[in-house]
Amino acid sequence: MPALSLDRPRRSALYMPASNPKALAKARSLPADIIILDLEDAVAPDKKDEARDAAMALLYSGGFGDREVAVRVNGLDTPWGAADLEAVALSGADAVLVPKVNGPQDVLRYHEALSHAPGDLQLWAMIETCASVLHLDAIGALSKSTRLALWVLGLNDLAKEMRAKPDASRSIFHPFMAMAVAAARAHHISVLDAVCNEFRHIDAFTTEAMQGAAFGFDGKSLIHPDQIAPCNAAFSPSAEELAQAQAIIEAFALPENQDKGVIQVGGQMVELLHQTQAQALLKRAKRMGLLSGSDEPSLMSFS
Ligand SMILES: CC(C)(COP(=O)(O)OP(=O)(O)OC[C@H]1O[C@@H](n2cnc3c(N)ncnc32)[C@H](O)[C@@H]1OP(=O)(O)O)[C@@H](O)C(=O)NCCC(=O)NCCSC(=O)C[C@H](O)C(=O)O
Ligand SMILES: [Mg+2]
Repeated sequence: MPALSLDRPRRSALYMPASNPKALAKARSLPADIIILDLEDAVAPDKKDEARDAAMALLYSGGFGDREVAVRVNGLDTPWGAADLEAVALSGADAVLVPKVNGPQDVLRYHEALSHAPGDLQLWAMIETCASVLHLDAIGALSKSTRLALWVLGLNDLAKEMRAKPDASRSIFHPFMAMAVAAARAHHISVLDAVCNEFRHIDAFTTEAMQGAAFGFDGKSLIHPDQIAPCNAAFSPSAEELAQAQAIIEAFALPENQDKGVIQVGGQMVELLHQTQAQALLKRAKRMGLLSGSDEPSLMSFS
């Protein structure tokens, strides 16, 4: 199975329709943590073969730096799915993102179809059908025995299937968002929030991205380059959060607190679990390049 890569920053995942050469030309320069080359819903049926060829040519030429590159394939039950999987398996992509899985049996089917792919190719799944949200635990449990390493919420498809009419608050989806994060954490996989279709309204996007970060998502899927910077900011620890984490670690390190399980920091109760949380936050911040690599993190670069 692919090595766990939970620690790597996965704040922003930009979809690029593989049928759009102007978009693909930006894959090596845009500051997204993940690029998703889309062969599925962003590509018209008569452009599917052309788009697959363009995605493969891009992948073969490499040069993506630290970015992870995934390819969203068409479903195995479509005329293009098998050829897409076959091509991506040998392309050097970091991950195959599979759409519209309904339950563990679908994930197993994709996993088996990738049996000849290199060991480090990850399987990522869209959670965007009603059946999939009802089977989150069973799907997540496959992370132990398959390539499954991440899932992405697809709220456009979910709204369509539910016949829901979501508003900007996304309150209709809150139970599913919380369950998607909890199930991902329980099974040690990464979890990305859904796209925001309002790509011309960056304030609305920023509010939604901050909501996703508050739910605990690792990052958010995106449809436009203008969404990348606010997304990276929303899913990075703030200067205040970093300072608070450092204060907690320093407080527990004081001689008088060595044998304590609970102390106060800045007028708030802090337990050992908060120390663990603070250490994890600083580790994530280092991976994002927000702190120096020394043992004693400096906030200089963030202020
Ligand atoms: C939404 C868009 C169709 C808007 O396109 P456009 O009107 O061309 O935008 P701009 O004029 O502002 O574009 C400016 C330049 O930026 C490039 N661009 C635009 N989008 C992208 C992108 N995603 N990646 C890279 N580059 C991009 C344009 O080409 C312009 O370049 P230039 O001319 O050189 O200046 C468009 O943004 C778009 O197609 N977005 C992606 C749509 C997509 O991939 N959809 C599928 C994924 S979403 C989904 O399926 C969710 C899920 O499954 C669910 O169910 O919810
Ligand atoms: Mg979808």
